Amino acid sequence: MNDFHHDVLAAAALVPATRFELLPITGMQKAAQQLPVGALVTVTCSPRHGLERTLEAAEWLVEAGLRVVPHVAARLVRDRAHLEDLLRRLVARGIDDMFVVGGDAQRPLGIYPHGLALLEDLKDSTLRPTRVGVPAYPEGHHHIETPRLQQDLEAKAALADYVVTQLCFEAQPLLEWREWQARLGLRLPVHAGIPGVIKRKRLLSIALRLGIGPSVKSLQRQSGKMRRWLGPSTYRPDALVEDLTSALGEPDNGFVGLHIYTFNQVAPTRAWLEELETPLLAPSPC
Ligand SMILES: NC(=O)C1=CN([C@@H]2O[C@H](COP(=O)(O)OP(=O)(O)OC[C@H]3O[C@@H](n4cnc5c(N)ncnc54)[C@H](O)[C@@H]3O)[C@@H](O)[C@H]2O)C=CC1
Ligand SMILES: Nc1nc(=O)c2c([nH]1)NC[C@@H]1CN(c3ccc(C(=O)N[C@@H](CCC(=O)O)C(=O)O)cc3)CN21
Repeated sequence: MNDFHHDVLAAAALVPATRFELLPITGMQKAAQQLPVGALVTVTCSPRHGLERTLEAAEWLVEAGLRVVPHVAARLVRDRAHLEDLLRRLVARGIDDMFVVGGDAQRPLGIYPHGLALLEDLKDSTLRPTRVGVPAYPEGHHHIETPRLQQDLEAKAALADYVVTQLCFEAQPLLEWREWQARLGLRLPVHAGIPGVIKRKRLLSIALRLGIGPSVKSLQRQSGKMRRWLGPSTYRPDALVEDLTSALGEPDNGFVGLHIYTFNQVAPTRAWLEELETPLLAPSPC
């Protein structure tokens, strides 16, 4: 078990409360323009579109006045020189936060088979961003065994600054996982990953494609025959956020904020946030 090297409150203060995840595909620019200047966005990285697409999108988003966190997939980075090159590129744009994922590529392109290997090289780099985030999976992962994920998370915790949870549709698994991690000694700030406002059909197909865990069943139930006629065709995370409320803003054993998977559907998500009583849209001091 790793001890954590961070003062929790100090680390939490560095992490803005609400993050918006964007996909670097058609529609991203329009989506970004629907956010307030200074909002924090993260940009995904897929084997299909490659690292370059993510970096170009990140650069465009900085120009558009947003605070940007690119996802860097370890399996798409060739070697140390490639890593240093991309870090230099981030420094040049004033990007000081990155999210390190293993990446869904079947085989690593180079020397980094998983996120941990990249984090280890980052540790020694003078170009390391101030903040580095890593993912976690409250409902497990469809290809990776839970003990392995846990072991890696514990090793990563000493090398990272914050954690973001995988897309989840129910509060209970998130809260239980958070409690479990706190008991195991996780001291990093954690962002709760939630879907934004999005067509239920699209959300369901993405969740099934990504192999998102048991809480997708609740989405399926809601998308069932009855709901098709009686319920809204658009998913809104109201119930989820309501159930998470008591844990939000709790750096020790709760969540420092939300990470909203927007799938580039920003306008309805923003409207929803503006209707909430809790000012989740306002960036926290950092
Ligand atoms: N593209 C993106 O923006 C995002 C992608 N993800 C995806 O979630 C998955 C996990 O990523 P990380 O948590 O960073 O994991 P990771 O790459 O750090 O791997 C965790 C552990 O699982 C093993 N592992 C990785 N892929 C595996 C596979 N397909 N089968 C069996 N074992 C495997 C690794 O060797 C390592 O020990 C990846 O597929 C990642 O791409 C998660 C969040 C965002
Ligand atoms: N395992 C895993 N891989 C990921 O890439 C990932 C996660 N989990 N969890 C959270 C988010 C969700 N991600 C997503 C979600 C949807 C698309 C997506 O719709 N991509 C398509 C558009 C639809 C299509 O034509 O297939 C694309 O063109 O990239 C991509 C990444 C990225 N993140």
